[in-house]
Amino acid sequence: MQTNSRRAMREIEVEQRAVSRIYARLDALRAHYRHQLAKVRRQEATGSAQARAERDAFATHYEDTLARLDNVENRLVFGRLDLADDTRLYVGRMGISDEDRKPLLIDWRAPNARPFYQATAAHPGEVVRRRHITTRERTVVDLEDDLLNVAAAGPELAETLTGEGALLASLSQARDGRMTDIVATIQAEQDAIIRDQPDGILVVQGGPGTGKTAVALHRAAYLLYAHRERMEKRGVLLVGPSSIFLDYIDQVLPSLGETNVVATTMGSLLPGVRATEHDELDVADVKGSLFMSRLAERAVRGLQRVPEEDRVLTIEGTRLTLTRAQIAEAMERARRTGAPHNVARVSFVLPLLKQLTSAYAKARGMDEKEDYAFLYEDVRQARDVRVALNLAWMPTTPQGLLEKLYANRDVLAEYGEEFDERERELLYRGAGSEWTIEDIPMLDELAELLGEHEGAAARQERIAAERQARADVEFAAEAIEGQNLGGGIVSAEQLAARFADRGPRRTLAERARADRTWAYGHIVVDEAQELSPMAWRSLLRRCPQRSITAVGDLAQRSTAAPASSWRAIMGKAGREQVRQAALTVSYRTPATILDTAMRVLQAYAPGDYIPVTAARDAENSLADTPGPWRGILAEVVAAELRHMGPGRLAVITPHGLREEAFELLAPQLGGAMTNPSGSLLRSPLVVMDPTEVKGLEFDVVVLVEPSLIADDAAGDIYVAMTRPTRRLHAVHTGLPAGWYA
Ligand SMILES: Nc1ncnc2c1ncn2[C@@H]1O[C@H](COP(=O)(O)OP(=O)(O)OP(=O)(O)O)[C@@H](O)[C@H]1O
Repeated sequence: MQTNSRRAMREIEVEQRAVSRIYARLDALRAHYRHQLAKVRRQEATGSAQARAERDAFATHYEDTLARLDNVENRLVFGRLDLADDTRLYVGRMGISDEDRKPLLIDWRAPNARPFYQATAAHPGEVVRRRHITTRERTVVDLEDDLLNVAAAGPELAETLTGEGALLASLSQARDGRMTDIVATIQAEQDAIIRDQPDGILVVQGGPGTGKTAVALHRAAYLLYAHRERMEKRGVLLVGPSSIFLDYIDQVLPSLGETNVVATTMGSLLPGVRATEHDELDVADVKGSLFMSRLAERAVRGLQRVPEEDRVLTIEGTRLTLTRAQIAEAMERARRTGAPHNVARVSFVLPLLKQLTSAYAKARGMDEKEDYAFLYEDVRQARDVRVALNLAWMPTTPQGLLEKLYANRDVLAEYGEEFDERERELLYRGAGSEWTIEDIPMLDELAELLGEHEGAAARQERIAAERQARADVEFAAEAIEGQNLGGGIVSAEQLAARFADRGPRRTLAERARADRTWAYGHIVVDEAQELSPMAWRSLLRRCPQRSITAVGDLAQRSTAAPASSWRAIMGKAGREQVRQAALTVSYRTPATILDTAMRVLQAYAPGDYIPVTAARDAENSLADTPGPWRGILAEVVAAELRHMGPGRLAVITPHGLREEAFELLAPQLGGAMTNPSGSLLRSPLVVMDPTEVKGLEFDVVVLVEPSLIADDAAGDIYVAMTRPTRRLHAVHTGLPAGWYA
């Protein structure tokens, strides 16, 4: 024992020296970039516009690099690999080399770091030993070795195994309301998904707590590293279930040194519209169906109408006839351009204005050629002309069109022939209602069919901006040549993007977010089981290259009946090349709770689910207090808070009872509900319903009337029961079926 711990101390000293050397190099790199930045900033603010743009571009590049170097401070080094040929590799958050370019630390995403996650005793490859290094600030506090090839390692090494498993240690930590990265303890089945090739659609099915979110985020970081050229130019889109969830995960990617990720919810996917509320399940079902895209097509087509009769127009007192044939012909030609409705309108309007100008000149006995501009303006501005052209080809916005469509039962019936009367009634809503999250894919569909509703001035501006952007890229390519900036540090497009931000500087993520037509390099979707076929269409549109990772759990779907297969709920995406993978070990929920949750799920929605095994169990993890919840909730919560120690507790109620539960707990526990940072997640106590807790986790969960939740949706009770990392306590007048074995 004595020798053992002395040896362990010696090993810790060895690692401390290695770790300190790496931090020293990190400090030196920081100092170097800080110096470069200061130098660039000192340069004269005069010179040509191009010289200034160039200087700004370098400054931004140095700032980005410095931010990356600052972000990796914590747990910079977490592993060591000893290989059979005596090579020793340190694995960490980023690659760092010494002055002679000799690697000191390899990035966890680099190919030679892979054995750190994949090697096993059965398949050790070249690995003799894998060492987990735990640091606090810059001090090594613990080591843990996996000896994968004992014969090669020699007998004395077997004595250096130390400490509790790094994984179990990290799993049993109290939660602070922020997800952290798992780079130090990624498991082999997770690693295989993280490093999978980028192309096509990868769907990952995994039970609660199997690390789907963690894997999705690490995959985004991996792709940005391994395919930087492609991903950095186009960025990565991350779609999560709610803004609370995005808040929960927002530290993970920056801590992995990645910032070119646009995180959003379906409700915020479309620039300029923000929806936060869901529709009821039956309404959501209709709005998510692919028939909505037909409805959209017909509604847009309905804006293009040949009138019943020829139209007589008065222009400055002169009467002219615009015939149905003229309109029909112009319409046909405009449609043939294939452009979206608002854009094609120009092709419809211009020839008609020309024809009318000729007729107008003739009627007034004027010389068409000589007075064309003046005559044309008369025609273009005439009220009758504007009305006639608009009636035939009405420009509009997605919001304007959808509002009219939903508010008119006759129009719904005319365009929505695939829907029955009940379904059309579910779509009907009065004008002026708020948009829901389920409306977003339809608005997006309409935006695609309608195109920009831009005036002539805006169009000129856009064309000029596009021309400027092309010139910027050319110039940036030259600058890179001239400054010898190549080597993958910065691409012409990146540099050009920085020149282009002549106003306040905007990052790639900000520009992508504001642009509906942005094509991303990769899309990551979390809680993908909630996406409707219409929502999938919106996502596919944003990734024409088809590089998508979707993670989710069919069993956690918020519907009465869980879906039978991924393909069945993915609409058009399901008919494309879809690769499937599974995660089967839950790292969150203790075995006792997980088994109970699975039994309840089977009782309410019997099915053939992929089994999930818990990585650990916790003592005393399941409790229940019978009785009317209003009388006992406050007391139960108070007792649980007392026992919990540091950590976070969630009260999860059926949807309709949340407000009441909140009111009820507020007077006694008001202090605990607020917190200085103002973030809901940092609060030690929250009250939420099952849809709000999707993807989140808490140390303790107090569940109010679980059978009411289960009656609503089997997926919801499964979600609610699997949130705790330590303890689940039900307050009830009757437990749901299956609770006890
Ligand atoms: N390899 C790992 N090492 C350490 N912790 C892990 C690992 N994998 C997952 N975890 C932890 O397990 C918990 C659950 O992970 P995560 O939220 O990613 O699961 P999930 O599958 O998305 O869950 P849900 O289905 O409930 O949304 C998190 O606290 C995460 O940090």
